[in-house]
Amino acid sequence: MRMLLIHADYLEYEVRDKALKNPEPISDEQRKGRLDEVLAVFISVEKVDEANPEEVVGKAVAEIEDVAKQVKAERIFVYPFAHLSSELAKPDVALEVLKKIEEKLKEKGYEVKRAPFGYYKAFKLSCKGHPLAELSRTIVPEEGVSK
Ligand SMILES: NCC(=O)N[C@H]1[C@@H](O)[C@H](n2cnc3c(N)ncnc32)O[C@@H]1CO
Repeated sequence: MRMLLIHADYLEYEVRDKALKNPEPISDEQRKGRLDEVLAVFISVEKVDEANPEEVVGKAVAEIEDVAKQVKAERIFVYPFAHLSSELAKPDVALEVLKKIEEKLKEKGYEVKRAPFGYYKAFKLSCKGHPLAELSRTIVPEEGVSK
């Protein structure tokens, strides 16, 4: 899994066209979204993650929470983003991983939004520009590490 984490004044998106034949079903309300004072997490779920999705969910949540605490962010935007890797996981696995990350972050008390999966989306992002405002993380399940 590849993550790009941006501490931002805001992130807002608007759904445009389908990017998959069967994108995630969404309500009219989900066609637009915005969070202010947010840690935006752009995530590419990778093929290697299919070996142990539960493990990568746990590791991703730990990494996201670590950064959120460092930048003092209480809101998190989970954003599916298929452009951080050339070895993408299958959509059904990726969606489940992203939903679990959202769920676990909510359980930890964060205000969380997740952008819809399987669509092209217009988005606006205002990066804060401080030294920890732009970070990336790579996560693999143990089995994914070359021996
Ligand atoms: N910017 C627009 C976009 O990325 N759209 C992507 C994601 O929303 C989602 N998607 C599909 N596979 C994955 C994956 N492995 N990881 C994350 N998202 C995925 O499906 C769209 C087409 O790839």
